[in-house]
Amino acid sequence: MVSSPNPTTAVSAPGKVLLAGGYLVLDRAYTGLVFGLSARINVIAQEIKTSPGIQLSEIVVESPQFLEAQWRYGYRLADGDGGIKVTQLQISGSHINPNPFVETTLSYVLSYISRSSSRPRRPTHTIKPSRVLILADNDYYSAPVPPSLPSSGSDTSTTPQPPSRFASFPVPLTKAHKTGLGSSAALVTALTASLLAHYLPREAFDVETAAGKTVLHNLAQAAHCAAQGKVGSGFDVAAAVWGSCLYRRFSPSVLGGLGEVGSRGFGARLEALVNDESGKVWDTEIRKEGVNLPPGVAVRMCDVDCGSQTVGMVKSVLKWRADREADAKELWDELQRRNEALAEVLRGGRTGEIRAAVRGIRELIRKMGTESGVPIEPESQTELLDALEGVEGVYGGVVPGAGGFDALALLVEDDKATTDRLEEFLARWSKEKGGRVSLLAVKGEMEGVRMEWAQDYQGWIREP
Ligand SMILES: Nc1ncnc2c1ncn2[C@@H]1O[C@H](COP(=O)(O)OP(=O)(O)OP(=O)(O)O)[C@@H](O)[C@H]1O
Ligand SMILES: C[C@@](O)(CCOP(=O)(O)O)CC(=O)O
Repeated sequence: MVSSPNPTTAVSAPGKVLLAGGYLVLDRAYTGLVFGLSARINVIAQEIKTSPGIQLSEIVVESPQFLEAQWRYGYRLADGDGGIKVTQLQISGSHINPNPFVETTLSYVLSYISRSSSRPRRPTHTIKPSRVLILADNDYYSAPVPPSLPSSGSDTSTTPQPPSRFASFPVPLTKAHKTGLGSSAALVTALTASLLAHYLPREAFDVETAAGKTVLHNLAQAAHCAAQGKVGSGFDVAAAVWGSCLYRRFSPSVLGGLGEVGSRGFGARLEALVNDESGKVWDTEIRKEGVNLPPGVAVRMCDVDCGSQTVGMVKSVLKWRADREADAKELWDELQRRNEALAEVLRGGRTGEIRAAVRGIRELIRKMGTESGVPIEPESQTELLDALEGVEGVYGGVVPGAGGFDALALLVEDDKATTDRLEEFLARWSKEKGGRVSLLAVKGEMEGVRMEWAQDYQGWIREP
């Protein structure tokens, strides 16, 4: 029986920013300079105690910061070693409100657990029920509108409260405004780790070890790709597991033969893929030592709330690359050299060279954008990034990841005076240009997934 050797397990995984290597990192010939972020998704898994003789097959997942954010799932072993099929259950009186990232992750992780925990290895289905709580650090979503200030001094009922560690957003998750920090990858990774730690004994899974992180990465990457319905570069899941790193993607063919949950033999295929005992299936390369920041320098993020996002950017850039193979190769190769040079400057603590290195990268990103007809660094962002270089303490900044209108990543001096100057500058800029550009509290950090103390979430978790 898959009982819960660890009745309450708490895990957190960081968000991401791809500082350099957008588009290039989709191809294994190139790498991405990835930073993990201090904004984390926290997941706490707890056993549900049932009365003797009663057997429940139910997992309840909650995201109490949002409205209508409870999902209940039943689960059963599919015929022919098809893995664990998960079905969302209706909550009385409300409509079914799907969460594909949670649902797919549950079926992948439970399928893996049901095999790992049976000796001799054969699929079983005796996984005990559990309750899962998801708590996202505030920077993943644009701030909720603050409560209005009291009109007279006597009424204290509307006095603004100090910000909560986990803010409440008065909307369902589908209406929340994401800031692009990779919530789905951090969620899938933290959910996978918390369930593995909850159901498996420490000898079988320990997230603090290199082997544990590799298993977690392989399983979370497979689940995230299935939930997304596409195979991206996977840098976001890698950042959630390992934190800041130089990332070379896995070959997309790694996931090619897995098939769908429910298909005959899925359980055995998933287990073999995740455990990768030969070490030859996954060709992901992670270089933690490849990324560092000079002392006193921070990666900061700006949320540019202009409400527009260009769809199909990746498709258009890749089409241009396929059509203009030779030109694109020259550009990709030179950009890779400049991206590596920036990593080297940061690693070597050469703060005086950051600005030139960043400018060199931006020049080629703009070229990529102009030639492919995709607004990777749109003019409005060029104007803002150039102006930001005039703020004391700012070394430079880029449009991270796929680029576009909605975010900036900056390299800045890590002190309060620089933060104050930046906030003041961005407030003025927003007023003059219309729109809202804000500095997020989040910073780049090195550490990836980690176990947390359940007591730190007191007030949020229920007594078992
Ligand atoms: N707090 C949460 N609770 C439950 N599910 C969440 C939570 N945050 C994100 N998700 C899941 O992740 C999905 C958002 O994933 P999506 O890939 O669209 O955003 P993202 O990963 O934040 O984006 P980006 O890659 O641009 O940073 C949600 O629809 C939901 O399924
Ligand atoms: C364009 C791409 O290289 C980066 C996308 O990054 P982001 O989601 O914009 O942070 C796509 C990918 O790596 O999957």
